Amino acid sequence: MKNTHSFQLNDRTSLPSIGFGTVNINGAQGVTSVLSAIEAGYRLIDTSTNYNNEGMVGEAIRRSSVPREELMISSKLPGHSHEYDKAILMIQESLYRIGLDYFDKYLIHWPLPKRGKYEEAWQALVDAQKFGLIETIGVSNFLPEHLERIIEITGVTPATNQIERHPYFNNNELVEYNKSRGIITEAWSPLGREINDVLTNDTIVAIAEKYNKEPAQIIIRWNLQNGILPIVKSSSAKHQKANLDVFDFELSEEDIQTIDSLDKGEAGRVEGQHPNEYEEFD
Ligand SMILES: NC(=O)C1=CN([C@@H]2O[C@H](COP(=O)(O)OP(=O)(O)OC[C@H]3O[C@@H](n4cnc5c(N)ncnc54)[C@H](OP(=O)(O)O)[C@@H]3O)[C@@H](O)[C@H]2O)C=CC1
Ligand SMILES: O=C(O)C(=O)[C@@H](O)[C@H](O)C(=O)CO
Repeated sequence: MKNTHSFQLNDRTSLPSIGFGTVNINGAQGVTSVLSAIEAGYRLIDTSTNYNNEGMVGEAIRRSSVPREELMISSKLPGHSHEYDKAILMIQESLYRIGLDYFDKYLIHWPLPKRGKYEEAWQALVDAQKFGLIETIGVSNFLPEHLERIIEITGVTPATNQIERHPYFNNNELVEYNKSRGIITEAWSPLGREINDVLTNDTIVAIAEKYNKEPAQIIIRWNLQNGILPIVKSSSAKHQKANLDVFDFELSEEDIQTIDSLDKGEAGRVEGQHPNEYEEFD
């Protein structure tokens, strides 16, 4: 099934409703994985300077038979380049590494408020968009206080905010805040990132059996029906296909609420990933 549904953004562009995540997918094997993802129907590819795989993503784009303009390529600015001049250079370097002349989307990876430079980084993204280096600009792991600050300073609202969200940490308050600002939420680690057991959780498995679907498909559908764009990773061609095959069923409101009830609050968050605490190593 092709990833044909889409999300309308506040800057008048749109995004496919499911993105392909690439953390820890690198090198020649990574090219094979990204190629099979494109073959399966993914059109939004999520990478980051921090993943050290922009070159691999670029190689997959060049080898793919899908035209570049049909793909939406998204990368992220690392913390050591939050200063304005460094951010502009980093975006240019990212483009050289990936071998493209523009990004469809580019995000500030983390606000890193202790460094106190994310406002400059946002101004750089705003200007890089004007220079034609980036089509859509957004952020990742931003809390309301960070969003309010950059919107106040630049007058420009990010199109997307990519945040942690899976059944054990549904982040619903931040999702609602994003909605109130017209920002599309992207969910990272929607399937629990290999370190929590959401895919084998009894409640999720029971709902999956009821719809004759896989647990991963239930979680992806839970995101879509909440207006959230999941960024899903899989190195397996079988899983990649299954994760797009989610447009032939609908979860009931009751099942959505049941999945919401699995939330563990702060205890469910992936350890060490609170946006005010998380630090990057330079
Ligand atoms: N902005 C940020 O700060 C962050 C962004 N991200 C982005 O989000 C993406 C997704 O998050 P990620 O942490 O990678 O983890 P996910 O939540 O996407 O989980 C990936 C795991 O789920 C497995 N899986 C995928 N599909 C299925 C399926 N149908 N059935 C069973 N198992 C399945 C994969 O195994 P297999 O390979 O065998 O299919 C893999 O082990 C990242 O790759 C990255 O692009 C992630 C973290 C932080
Ligand atoms: O994967 C990402 O995009 C992240 O920013 C982090 O989750 C990062 O992977 C991490 O947790 C490193 O310890």
